[in-house]
Amino acid sequence: MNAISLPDIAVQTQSGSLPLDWVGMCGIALPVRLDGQRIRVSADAGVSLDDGQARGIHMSRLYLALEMLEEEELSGDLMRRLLVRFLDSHRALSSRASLTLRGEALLGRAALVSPLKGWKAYPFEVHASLEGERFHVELRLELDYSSTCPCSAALARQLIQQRFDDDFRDRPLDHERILAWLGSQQGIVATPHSQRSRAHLRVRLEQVGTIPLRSLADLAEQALGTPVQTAVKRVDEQAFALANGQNLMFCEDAARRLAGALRQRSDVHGFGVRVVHAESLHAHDAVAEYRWNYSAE
Ligand SMILES: Nc1nc2c(ncn2[C@@H]2O[C@H](COP(=O)(O)OP(=O)(O)OP(=O)(O)O)[C@@H](O)[C@H]2O)c(=O)[nH]1
Repeated sequence: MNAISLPDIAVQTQSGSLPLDWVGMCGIALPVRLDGQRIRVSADAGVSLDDGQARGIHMSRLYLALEMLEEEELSGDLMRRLLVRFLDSHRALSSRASLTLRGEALLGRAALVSPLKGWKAYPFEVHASLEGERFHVELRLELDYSSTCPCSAALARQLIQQRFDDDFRDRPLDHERILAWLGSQQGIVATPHSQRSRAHLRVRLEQVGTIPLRSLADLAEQALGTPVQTAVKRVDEQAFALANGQNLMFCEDAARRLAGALRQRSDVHGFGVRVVHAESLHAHDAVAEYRWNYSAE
């Protein structure tokens, strides 16, 4: 068969000159290794097109370079080498490269009391960019927790006090009767509202080591105190009720706790926190944000 030369449109020049900020591919399905697991991610990979007369970039070169991610544990160093390869394959065309990986990590979580365990999914995004010597890695992570409204808890306690006053004002305080009253719905007349809440963390990483997804999730859940559970028996549910009762929080409290915990980490040089309490009192959410050394892109 005769060799036929295939037309290569990308190397054509175009009339006029207009550089482009970013050109690449979005939504590429890929396996990566993260926290020892093989995870399916969706990747956005691209470069700037600085040469305003060049018709296009070479998509296939970016795509093929992504195979570097398959076997090695995901790290800042690996992403940096990959972005260097993006730029090496686009000499004279591009000066900036970026890669975003989106996926869901599964982490095993033990029950509060019983010997059971289960899995929790943590949506994450790792974003890396390179321009000259400027290399940035950012980890974005979402996690769910329970928050009980402190105001609602105080109002509920007041109703219980009032009911106690009504029921026992003219009676002798009998231990058995009070014990039964405390265990009844007529006694404990009100409960505070609580909600499933979500923390969105955006963390700029200092080092180029492995991506600290697990340790960040652990830190955030510890700071929040009442992460949502996996396997739950009644004994676990009771422990969860106690944990919530001792961990009342507004969205402002949750944002401050996360901020305090993240400020302690030496591998974090900037972060943004957004917490969303999907209120059961309202049809709208209560939201708080905090940024440290971080400007949202
Ligand atoms: N630049 C560009 N390429 C596109 C686009 N949509 C599809 N492609 C295709 O991506 C394919 C790969 O492009 P290249 O990397 O230039 O392929 P190639 O010329 O065989 O590879 P090299 O020899 O390394 O340049 C081509 O077949 C393009 O048609 C687009 O919007 N822009």
